[in-house]
Amino acid sequence: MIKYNVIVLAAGQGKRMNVGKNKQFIELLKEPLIIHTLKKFIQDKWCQNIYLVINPNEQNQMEELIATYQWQNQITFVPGGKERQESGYNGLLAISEEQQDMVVMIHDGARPFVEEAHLHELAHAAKEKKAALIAVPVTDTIKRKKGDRIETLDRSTLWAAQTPQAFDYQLIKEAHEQAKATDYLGTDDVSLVEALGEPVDIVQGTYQNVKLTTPEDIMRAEMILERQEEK
Ligand SMILES: Nc1ccn([C@@H]2O[C@H](COP(=O)(O)OP(=O)(O)OP(=O)(O)O)[C@@H](O)[C@H]2O)c(=O)n1
Ligand SMILES: C[C@](O)(CO)[C@H](O)COP(=O)(O)O
Repeated sequence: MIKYNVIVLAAGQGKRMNVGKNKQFIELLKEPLIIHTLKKFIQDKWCQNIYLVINPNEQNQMEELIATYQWQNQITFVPGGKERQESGYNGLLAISEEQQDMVVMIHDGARPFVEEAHLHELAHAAKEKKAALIAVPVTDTIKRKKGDRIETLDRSTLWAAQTPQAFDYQLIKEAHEQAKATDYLGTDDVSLVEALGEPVDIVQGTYQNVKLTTPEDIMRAEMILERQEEK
């Protein structure tokens, strides 16, 4: 067993979802999205602590929700920042020194379908290689546009990045600090390790581990949940 801590990012606004509230509170088959995501880690014996990064204006709402599941002892609330990257860094700073020897995962609160087997594979990869992510091979033919010409990229080398992404604590903290110092804003956390010139391992996940980003994703997510509940 590889023990790990997880930072779950839930402090965004969900602008692309366009439902007038943070998408973490959208109900999927009667339970909020963030609850579906947290369950994956609450149920995993390898997961030691959950750091839930939230918008401070939503703290009461989030605390009340978590209290109904009686998970208060397993979850530490952390205030989020303006950008996803800042929220991740705040999560890292909330991890006490005694906990820093453990692998740390960073996960989108809006990705509720990660599988336990992949969490374990990822924890092993991060322990061994210091940085790893779950990703899937790209299935589309990808073009790069350069002026009035386009080129076709070699699909066999392309991966779609997902979360969780998992790290040695000191490495990801250093990567965030360098990104801050150089004003680099990435769309994920492994890109900050890439910028340090360090290697990153890929654990192949599933196409089902989607992030709910736009309204079309809600119906797809409910279909996945229904299928899982039938099993
Ligand atoms: N300042 C931010 C921005 C994002 N997130 C979290 O990072 C995850 C992935 O980001 P994204 O899908 O972009 O979520 P939002 O920022 O909420 O969506 P949008 O970009 O459409 O506003 C989400 O779980 C979101 O809550 C965060 O914790 N803090
Ligand atoms: C971290 C991430 O979920 C990996 O796919 C993603 O990069 C988040 O940002 P996005 O702007 O929604 O792609």
